[in-house]
Amino acid sequence: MQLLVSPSSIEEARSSLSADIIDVKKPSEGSLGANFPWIIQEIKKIAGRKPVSAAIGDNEYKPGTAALSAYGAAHAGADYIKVGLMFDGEDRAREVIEAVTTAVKRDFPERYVVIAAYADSARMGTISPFAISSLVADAGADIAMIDTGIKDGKSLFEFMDEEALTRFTAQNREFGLQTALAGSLKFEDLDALKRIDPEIIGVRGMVCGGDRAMAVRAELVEKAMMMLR
Ligand SMILES: O=C[C@H](O)COP(=O)(O)O
Repeated sequence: MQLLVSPSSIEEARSSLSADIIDVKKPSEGSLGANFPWIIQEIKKIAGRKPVSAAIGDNEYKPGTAALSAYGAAHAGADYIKVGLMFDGEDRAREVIEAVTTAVKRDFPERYVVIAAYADSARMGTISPFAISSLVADAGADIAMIDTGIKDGKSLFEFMDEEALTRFTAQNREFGLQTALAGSLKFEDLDALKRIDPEIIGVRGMVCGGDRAMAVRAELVEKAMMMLR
């Protein structure tokens, strides 16, 4: 299980370097808020051989806008391009997933396209995570992800229990996809996450000392890495 940590700045990225994947994000613009291309470029430089991920926003149903954002993130150097689906409807989700996957894979077939739905989809009226696996696989994207959409301190496990997350992970494997799980995860959740066994877990608040508005702390990233090994 790989640890993805989401810094919001170059300085925070330096504190995240012991993680497996450095995920560039702008938390002030949402759960999967997109940062500036030049920040992705700079973080890519300091990450060295570590893979860099870039969130491209909690997208509305706008396939062209999402595709251009995904294209921009890939050209800025992101190895993983992470796309949130903050709308409902499987046909519309299919269109956005195909658009972003094409935008990335035409020029960069080796890059990973990560499609995220939200654990708290019921309270937001957005697509259920269970509905995305087949769409992600059909489009040729790589990773199906769950995060929380509203960052009010409620964790992934308050919306989906271990059994549901295990089922989601198994469903993705059947489709040949990897799974990423995130959403106000805590150190105490790591044992359950190991049992669920997704390929990636994503954190920010946990390595900021519990408050995602604070800065990423290198010693907490190291602690998380130790606990996962
Ligand atoms: O991709 C992971 C997210 O940034 C998780 O953030 P969070 O742990 O603060 O919910």
